[in-house]
Amino acid sequence: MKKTIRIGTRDSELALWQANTVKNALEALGHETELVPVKSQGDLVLDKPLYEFGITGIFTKTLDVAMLTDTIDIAVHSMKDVPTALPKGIVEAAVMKRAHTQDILLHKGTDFLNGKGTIATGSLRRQAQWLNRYPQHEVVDLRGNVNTRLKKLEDNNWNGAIFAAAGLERINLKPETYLDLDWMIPAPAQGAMLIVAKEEDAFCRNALAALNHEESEICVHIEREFLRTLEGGCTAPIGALAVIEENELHFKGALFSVDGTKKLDIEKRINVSDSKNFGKLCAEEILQAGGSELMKEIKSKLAQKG
Ligand SMILES: NCc1[nH]cc(CCC(=O)O)c1CC(=O)O
Repeated sequence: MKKTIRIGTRDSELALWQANTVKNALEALGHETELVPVKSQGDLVLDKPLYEFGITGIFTKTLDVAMLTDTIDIAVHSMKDVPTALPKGIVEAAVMKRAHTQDILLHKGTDFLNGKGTIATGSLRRQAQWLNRYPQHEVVDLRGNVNTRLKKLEDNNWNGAIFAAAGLERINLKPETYLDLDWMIPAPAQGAMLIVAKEEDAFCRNALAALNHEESEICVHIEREFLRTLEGGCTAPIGALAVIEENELHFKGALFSVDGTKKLDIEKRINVSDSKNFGKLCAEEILQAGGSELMKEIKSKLAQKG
């Protein structure tokens, strides 16, 4: 049976690039497709830090609803924006081959690094890690899609702002000069795209299975399992990165206090074939090493703000 696969996407330039990549890949396999751009809550509200919503999934919810009400068949997401628990009836259908995982700093000169400075980011994870490394600096909030954030950086006298390299590369906006933040642990699943489908939709799930990149899938699953085990549904400053080299999986993960003064991290290598549950095991080590306490502290701190 032939059917047109309706691809739901947010309508930012980055989201459209990602959805078009999936569209092209499906068409290359002989499928008929149609793009359906949908506005998400996360894109509409620009005046509040994201964590103040107190919910996860602000970017994905609208598309989940569109899928469950049968306006679209599948949805393409930046995987790091997708909550670790999907709504009932929606499943992960494919993880695309991952792009760059790193965060980078766009700046107007780097002299400030050794003195005072102001950095903009809307991410608690980036804020905490920046302050952990540069306690003398100030971090201000920066919201909006990538294009909006670039414009705000231009219009304000901040020293710099932090972006995912993958996001800028995809829309051809990575400038010539930037600072590679190789010490900063990325968000779980940063640089990866996830395609979701309805659990019952065998046709789409089948079509999408051909797009899955297994190595990327193994890595992001371990990172998200680390996140899920630590967070318990709250947006805490958590970073995780798994990389496969030969048959070895190299994992780095960390939990920070919001102000960056506390850091609990872990770094381990394991054979890929033994890596089942590895994200959970690493998270449990962090929880036992003071992570449970720190998570309580973070939750009460965020509850005060919200
Ligand atoms: N939070 C927004 C978001 N979601 C995905 C990306 C970029 C692509 C990716 O990291 O996978 C970005 C922009 C950024 O973090 O700078």
